[in-house]
Amino acid sequence: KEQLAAVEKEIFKINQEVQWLLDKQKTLKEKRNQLKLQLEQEASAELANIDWKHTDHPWSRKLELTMHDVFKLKTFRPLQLEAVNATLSGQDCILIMPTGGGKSLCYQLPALVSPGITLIVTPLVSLMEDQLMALRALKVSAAALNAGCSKEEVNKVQNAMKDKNSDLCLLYVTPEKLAKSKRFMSLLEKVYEMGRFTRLAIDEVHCCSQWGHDFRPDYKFLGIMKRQFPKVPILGLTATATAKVVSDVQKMLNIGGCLVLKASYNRPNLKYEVHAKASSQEKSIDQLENIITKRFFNQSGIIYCFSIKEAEEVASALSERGVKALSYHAQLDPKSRSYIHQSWASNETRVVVATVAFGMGIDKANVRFVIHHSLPKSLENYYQESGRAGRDDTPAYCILLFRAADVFRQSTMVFTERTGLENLYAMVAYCLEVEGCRRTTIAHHFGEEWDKSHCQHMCDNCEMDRAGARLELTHDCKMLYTIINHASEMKERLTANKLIDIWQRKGPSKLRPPHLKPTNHQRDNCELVLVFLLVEGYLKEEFHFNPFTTISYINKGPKAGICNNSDHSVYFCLPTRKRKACDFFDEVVHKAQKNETHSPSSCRDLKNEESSSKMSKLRQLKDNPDIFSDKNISKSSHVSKRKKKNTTNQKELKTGQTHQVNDASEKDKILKNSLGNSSSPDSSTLTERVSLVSHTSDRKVLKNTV
Ligand SMILES: Nc1ncnc2c1ncn2[C@@H]1O[C@H](COP(=O)(O)OP(=O)(O)OP(=O)(O)O)[C@@H](O)[C@H]1O
Repeated sequence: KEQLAAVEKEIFKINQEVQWLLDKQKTLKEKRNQLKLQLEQEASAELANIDWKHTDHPWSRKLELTMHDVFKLKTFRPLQLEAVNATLSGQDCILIMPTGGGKSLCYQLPALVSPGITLIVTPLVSLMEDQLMALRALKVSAAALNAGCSKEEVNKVQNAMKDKNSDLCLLYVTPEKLAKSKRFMSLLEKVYEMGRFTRLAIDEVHCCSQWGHDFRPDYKFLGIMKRQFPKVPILGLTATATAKVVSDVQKMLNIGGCLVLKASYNRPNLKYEVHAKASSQEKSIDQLENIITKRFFNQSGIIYCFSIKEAEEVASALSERGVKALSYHAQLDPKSRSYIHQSWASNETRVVVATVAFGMGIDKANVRFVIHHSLPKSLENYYQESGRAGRDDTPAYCILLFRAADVFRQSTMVFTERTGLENLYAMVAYCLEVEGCRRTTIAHHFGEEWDKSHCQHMCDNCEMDRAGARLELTHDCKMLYTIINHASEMKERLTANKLIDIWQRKGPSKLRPPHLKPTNHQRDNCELVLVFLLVEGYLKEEFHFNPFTTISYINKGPKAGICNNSDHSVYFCLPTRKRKACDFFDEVVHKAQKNETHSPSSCRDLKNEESSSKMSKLRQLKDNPDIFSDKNISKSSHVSKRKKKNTTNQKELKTGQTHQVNDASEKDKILKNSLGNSSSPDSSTLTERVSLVSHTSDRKVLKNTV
């Protein structure tokens, strides 16, 4: 027994030592990965320090000629020359450039300048076809291999790949083609041995990463390309990738430490706005009609919807109201798709009401507005979809209609993705932002430093001198926990709707905790508060399946513990009154559309003109509806009403009566607008807060104006 005890003791000691060593090994492994990453980042940074813009390379002269003669372009856009020189130098490179920035030229031009074949991996066949059409119009020899190709076409392309005398220089394939066709891979090896496999371009390269918003399993296969074809430089292209995604892509493609060229995410000609979406589909279509007919009369645009059904309903409702709109989605046959595409491209159809299936490869220059009728699943998606507006560099609008209920439609779809909920909540946080610059939110999301002053009033929050009301939610949060605990005791799960019902003392009485006072918040604000608490981690969604659908239930979130600390408070910034500081943008768009001499050709002109006329425009102070107040929505886009209001305000200014919200009753009105008819003790504190915030901001407006 003694011996056994001694052995046990020794084993215990060894186990402890093993555990200690395992912990140490884990720490060291983490450190090793960190150091590797750091080295790679330093290598990337060193490469980025090289001046890639030189024009004295052996290929520079041919490059210039090809650009002028074949592509009929005069100058490079930012980072194009850098990317072209880097890939022609044999450098692996990831190029991050906004939608419409001109990424295609960065592999098309080198393909014509150097011998051999550039292989382009593209996720969609329609994208390939668009590019092939454009290249053939320029008399460039290009081909595609996809499931739709006939045997003869495949043979012809494969022979051309091996033929030294063939002028085929660009070959488009889907990732599936590489991953699934051993025959094609063996052909590529032959072409490589012949020295004719010159470059690999990977479009939408963020699809390689599981951290990205659009992971495609077949992109994983591309990891072997560097190993199989070490001398072939890789050029990865994307419009959106966070630092984490870039690093993951480098790892996946075995090009760690490669050159990363990143253009600014800022599209200065795009104006970002978030509006409250009306509560019913019919009202939200009124809203769309209002925006399209009053603000974008006869202009071209896209409306993005959540589902095929929604896209079809919205398109037909708009058509009934006289807007030339067609719906576009993945279930349409290729003929219908092509018809819609062409009809829209020729401005016959004004609005395409689409699901996310519409967009990749769309190269229409004069898209003046992109409206999201439903919440996109991530900021990456939003940036990409809204970025289809204003490719001609003249002003265009990106408008998002937000309603908290839409969050749950998306969350039940994306929760299975690795970072689905995280990405969705970042999108929701963008919508909930009432004071901060929207450009700043986008830039920070993509890891870009951004000075809010560069926004130049090109987002609704910067444009308005908006004061948010800081609403303390600590008590509300605890009330919600009480409801959730009570339901849990009754073995019930609560959806967001049910939770709000009980919070408002509606719904089945057995689920209402005794002594629970109903909330004073209006339904819309309850939804907003709930979504805010989700985004902040005070609540969380849990997903369960039934035979027909997935249901999101609300539970206490990871921050539930700290909420009970007496010194912890939860604040939410609700929008109160906002004032439009300058309406110049609307005017410029309107004039550009009418081809008046005043129309700026670029956003730079816009900024210059803006500053010169700022003083006069600032005098046009006007009230603007709360973004989260449905009642005011139709007013917001009603030009004549706004003009009327304008005149009144100008009159007020002349007579020295500024429209300053410094009167307690007015503030109470604002507060009630935002929160419902509140008479709880909490609301008085809130009134004080609103008054403080509004007062400061009004003084700011007044100062500017004077
Ligand atoms: N240097 C340039 N000068 C003028 N126009 C250019 C230049 N480079 C590209 N373009 C034009 O810009 C438009 C957008 O280019 P392209 O389709 O390559 O953008 P992209 O970055 O690939 O966009 P997306 O991410 O939407 O695919 C095209 O019409 C193209 O002809």
